[in-house]
Amino acid sequence: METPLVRVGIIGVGNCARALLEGTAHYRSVTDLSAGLMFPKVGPYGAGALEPVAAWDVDVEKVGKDLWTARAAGQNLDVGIPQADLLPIGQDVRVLRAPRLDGAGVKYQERVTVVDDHEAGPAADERLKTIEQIKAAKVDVLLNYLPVGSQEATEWWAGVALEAGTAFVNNIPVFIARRDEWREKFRAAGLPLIGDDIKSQLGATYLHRVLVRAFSDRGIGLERTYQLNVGGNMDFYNMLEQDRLSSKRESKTSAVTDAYSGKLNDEDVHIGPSDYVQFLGDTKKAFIRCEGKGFGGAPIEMDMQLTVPDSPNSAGVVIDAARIAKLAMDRGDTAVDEWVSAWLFKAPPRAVSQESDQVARERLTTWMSGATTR
Ligand SMILES: O=P(O)(O)OC[C@H]1O[C@@H](O)[C@H](O)[C@@H](O)[C@@H]1O
Repeated sequence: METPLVRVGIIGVGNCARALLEGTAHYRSVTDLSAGLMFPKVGPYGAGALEPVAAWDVDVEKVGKDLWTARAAGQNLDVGIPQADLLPIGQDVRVLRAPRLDGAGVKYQERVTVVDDHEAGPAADERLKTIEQIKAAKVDVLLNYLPVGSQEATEWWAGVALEAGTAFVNNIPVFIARRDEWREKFRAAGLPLIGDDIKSQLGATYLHRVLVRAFSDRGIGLERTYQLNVGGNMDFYNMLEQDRLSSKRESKTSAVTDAYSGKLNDEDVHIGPSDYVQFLGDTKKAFIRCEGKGFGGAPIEMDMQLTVPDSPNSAGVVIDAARIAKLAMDRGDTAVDEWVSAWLFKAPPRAVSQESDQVARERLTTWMSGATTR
């Protein structure tokens, strides 16, 4: 019997895309299909189900190369997935030139040479050409991995996804899935829209939400909290450009404050990317502090430090988002995308972002088990 696949198009072949490709190759070669995964199976789709069929970038080191080669090109780093037993995937996919828009920031261009787009032609032609590329490759799900702060480019790609008839998974911190107008358009087209901004598998945001909820649940008044993040990949380098960060800060901060049932003053919450430390490579470190008052007003303090491989920690989430998007299309039932977004992303639609992660997970697994028992 043929293994069912989810045909994905990758917008931005950076470290997160690398981790997703290598992780998929890993799960295609091992027999233990439970380690490192939240859902070994999503409907009929196993952990090796993602099939890259199209990819776009603007880096001269990547455009024109086959996807497997491009995943390790340019500024991409070793993301910590053992290479020995990996069978290459995406070798027959050539990385296409993406339109430039606002994807490449100042910091990005200090490190990356952007392809010359003198052949690009008028914007309307570019759009049509891209829609044709997506249709020709029979993409089911488009995965947005543009650099932080790419508002215009993300909106462009979301519009293209709608016209080409694919699901859209917005992994980056600009608001699309959170916005009613976009959700309505995707809902009307019967396509899943999932996002915004990856909540890593065991990442800073997930843990911080669990911690502040523990304060709420156990009756401890949270008075002040911070989350400082450092890392050494291109994402952290791009984030040195402060004016690309406003939606990122909003996304990260609301993910945590929405999980706390009490009131927190703005000046008592500090959450965001904090610095670039080159030698950390793809390792990310998060420092989380919560201060509060317990029984009888007695003080409680908590300091936590987390060290994780940044890109695989995001790929472990995207592998689920993409498979669930495809299952929702198979079933013609895209209403689940809000719960997927709440469980897997930092900035889901407001209506669900104040629900606990456990509620979101339960809603999602109930929906998924309905799908698998059909
Ligand atoms: O660990 P978190 O809070 O879930 O964040 C995951 C990732 O989210 C992205 O928005 C950031 O740009 C990354 O730096 C970060 O690692």
